[in-house]
Amino acid sequence: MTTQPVLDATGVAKNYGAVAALRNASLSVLPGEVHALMGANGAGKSTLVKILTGAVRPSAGDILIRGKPLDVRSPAQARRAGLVPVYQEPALIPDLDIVSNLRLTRTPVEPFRNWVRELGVPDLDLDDLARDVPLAILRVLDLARALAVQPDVLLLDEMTAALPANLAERVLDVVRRQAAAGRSVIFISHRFVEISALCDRATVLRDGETVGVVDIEPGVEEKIVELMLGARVDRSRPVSASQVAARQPGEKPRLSVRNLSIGTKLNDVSFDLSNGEVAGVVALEGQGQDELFGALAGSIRPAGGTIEVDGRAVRFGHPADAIQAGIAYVPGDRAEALLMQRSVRENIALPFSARLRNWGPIGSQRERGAVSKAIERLQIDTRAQGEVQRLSGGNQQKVTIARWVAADARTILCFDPTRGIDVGTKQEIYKLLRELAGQGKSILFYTSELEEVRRVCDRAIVIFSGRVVDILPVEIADEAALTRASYGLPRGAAADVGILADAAQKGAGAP
Ligand SMILES: Nc1ncnc2c1ncn2[C@@H]1O[C@H](COP(=O)(O)OP(=O)(O)OP(=O)(O)O)[C@@H](O)[C@H]1O
Repeated sequence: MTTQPVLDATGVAKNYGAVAALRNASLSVLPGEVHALMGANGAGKSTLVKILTGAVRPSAGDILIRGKPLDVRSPAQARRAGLVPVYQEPALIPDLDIVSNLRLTRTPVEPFRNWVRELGVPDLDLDDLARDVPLAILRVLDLARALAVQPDVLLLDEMTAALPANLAERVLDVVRRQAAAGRSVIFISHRFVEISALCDRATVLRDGETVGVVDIEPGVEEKIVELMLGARVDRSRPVSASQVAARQPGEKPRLSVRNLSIGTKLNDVSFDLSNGEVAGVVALEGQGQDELFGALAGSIRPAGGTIEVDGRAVRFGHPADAIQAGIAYVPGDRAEALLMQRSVRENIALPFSARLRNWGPIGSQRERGAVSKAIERLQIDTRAQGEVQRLSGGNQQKVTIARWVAADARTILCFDPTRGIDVGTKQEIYKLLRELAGQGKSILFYTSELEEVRRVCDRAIVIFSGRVVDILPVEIADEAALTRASYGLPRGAAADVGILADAAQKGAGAP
């Protein structure tokens, strides 16, 4: 006897004017299954999730829930049918406190609180405004809110993308337990390690169409990449990090940070960043990395310490000061970085306009050329380029990176730049960062995906509890070493205590 799918969608299509976000998508999910939904940026994954959960009306298609047709007209209706999403962007209303946000969606408070604790956030204050909560924690709150109503099918759209290793692990554990209890989870992620550790099957979308359904077993990754990228296969050549060219005698570091302190968040942080270097910053959630990047980008004023650029002390009172010193910032939260109602081109050209005020006009032909080159280089899907808010999440992320590539900044601060980027484009971004370093630019690169350190960086600066606890050369910066260091353990220490050993092993990619 075959088991009846809990959800069975066929022939789903969605047009936005001339843009076909989905053309012919199907998805069938069994009870107790963790089912991956995969596809390159812009393939239509988020659109399908929004249709299944009543946020977007499809142009065509049939949806069966436990064998019965359902015309999903609203989020409330989807919820009654047992389908509950966590969307790619935080869903809490920023100007409301958390408890009011819960009331709005009639979420039971106690189960929510229990899930928040379970997910690794022990000290949440429900009276905090959502806007004051860091992005990673907001994602956890969105998940807790969904779990609190006990969904039959939980739809997670890049739930782990903004999460550091410790929180991501908790999410994976919770998903496993949902499945063990007979509930189903649809799991969107660009991280193969998670897919192979968690999922039973994967449905692959390409250009709005389901192009395959595969069982997750060893070696299936290649097949999935082929299905995802189709003719676009730019075989994922690993990019190996090269060492920084030796500093010329007398050459000052591009950026020199000494004894930087910010309240209780950052303490006595010192490091140099050379010309032509990519330095990785590795940290678990909330260890001071946000504050470090904020200070270097001119949005947070440090309480103590110094920052030097090319040997000259600087004090940034405003992000424009950092930009003027040649420091560009790619924030992890793209909503913060982008003018959502403006076009792709305007968003990429933004730093040029900022320069206009300071240094006089810039030839618009040069500007147009630089913008076009950045669009091409980052393979930005420009079908909906009139307004950035209509791009898929991954393509929005690419716009933030393209902006600083086009502006030709000498130092780039990247905060989790590959969040939500598909495997093919990730390779392109790694190559690009190495090329920029080859041209003498310096890059500070925070990543929540530890394997990226080996692919891109020359060194890893590990921060724990607001302090730099280790600086590892790339040769020894494997995932286990980075995980150990980011828990504050000394180099070479045997990670033999319960969760740490476990975390280190999982960080190394073991299931
Ligand atoms: N409101 C809209 N108006 C116009 N086009 C849209 C709109 N929303 C989505 N699209 C387009 O639909 C396509 C699919 O987008 P979708 O967000 O579903 O992709 P995705 O697979 O989730 O991508 P990613 O991995 O980048 O999140 C994209 O080309 C996008 O530009």
